[in-house]
Amino acid sequence: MSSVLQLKNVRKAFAGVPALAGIDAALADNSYISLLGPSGSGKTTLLRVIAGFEQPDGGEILFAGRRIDGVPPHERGIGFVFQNFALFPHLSVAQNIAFGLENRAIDPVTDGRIVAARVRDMIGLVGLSGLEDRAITQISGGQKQRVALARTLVTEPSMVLLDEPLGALDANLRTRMRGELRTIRERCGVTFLHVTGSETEALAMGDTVLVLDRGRIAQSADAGTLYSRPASADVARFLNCYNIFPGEIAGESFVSPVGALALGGLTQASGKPGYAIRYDRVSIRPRDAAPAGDEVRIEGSFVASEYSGAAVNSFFTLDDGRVFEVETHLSHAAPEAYEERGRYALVWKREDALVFA
Ligand SMILES: Nc1ncnc2c1ncn2[C@@H]1O[C@H](COP(=O)(O)OP(=O)(O)OP(=O)(O)O)[C@@H](O)[C@H]1O
Repeated sequence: MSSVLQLKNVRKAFAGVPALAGIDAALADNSYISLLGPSGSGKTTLLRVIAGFEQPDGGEILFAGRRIDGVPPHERGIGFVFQNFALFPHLSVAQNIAFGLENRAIDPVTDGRIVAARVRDMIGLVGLSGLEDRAITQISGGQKQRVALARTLVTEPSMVLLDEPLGALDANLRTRMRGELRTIRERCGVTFLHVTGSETEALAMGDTVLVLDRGRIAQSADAGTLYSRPASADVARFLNCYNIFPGEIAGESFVSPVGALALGGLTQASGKPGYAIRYDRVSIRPRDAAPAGDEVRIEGSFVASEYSGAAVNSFFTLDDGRVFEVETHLSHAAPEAYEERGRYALVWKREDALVFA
């Protein structure tokens, strides 16, 4: 697959503090890419550098094979959708969308009939038919999001940057708009680079997920690979579905604050030792149940359970005070009631753990 955007060792510091510490990435043409990272990891800075609102200190940015660092934002052919939508409140839905086309830097469209036809098509594409003449103040948050997207897409960019595009919407609408955004993107064949701090959003939406950590790409992978094979303990932590232990490998065990955990699965080099076990790989058993030979067992005190749809998440405190989480899918087992502060065995297969060295 060819790439629409290439970043080569892109760097940016603010007052000597690096926000982007050498970014290398190639973004595939016609794809949905999520950019995930904790607060302060450099997501917005990277988007602003790609858009041209911020100049990098070094490195190269190639868009459709052409160097664009130094090219003004409006001449890059890259669209930007802001979290707060940035719509014109005094213009109607159709006028907001037309604005983008009539005022684009390259090849603005001045023929009213062509503008009207393109706006009509775009309104259909984003599902706003019937609302053309509404004022921006008279539409919902989700509809504003669609207008913002349509206003960008009508200019026919080869790529659209979206900074937390669902951040201003409530939880239900957020989930619904995920599917909408993917469908709209597929229909127009443009690459979307979507910044989010939500691991569920990043995994649900991206064909590829780029994980940013302290100004560096920590991993670039499809959602399935990222979920089952995070490249480091830090990436596993951002995914919010792994229990992580610090410590180090000694012989056949990983020595952690809760004891020696027998090794048996994959050990990956990552530069920083860690031991990770996914929430849904752990079984909760009575304290006196003996583990099988290929299992790892620790003990914890039950704190609480939380239902989330078809799964139950149970929380335990371990002997060093850390919280340990277990996810049980209700399709696998009937929900069990655990005794508050009761001691339980928490057991998993050795080979299910990811060990980082
Ligand atoms: N204009 C600026 N001046 C000084 N420091 C900045 C500026 N913009 C960003 N930074 C710093 O650069 C780092 C990366 O910031 P950035 O906004 O890119 O992170 P982010 O991943 O988008 O975070 P969030 O999810 O909280 O929006 C942070 O340490 C931030 O404080």
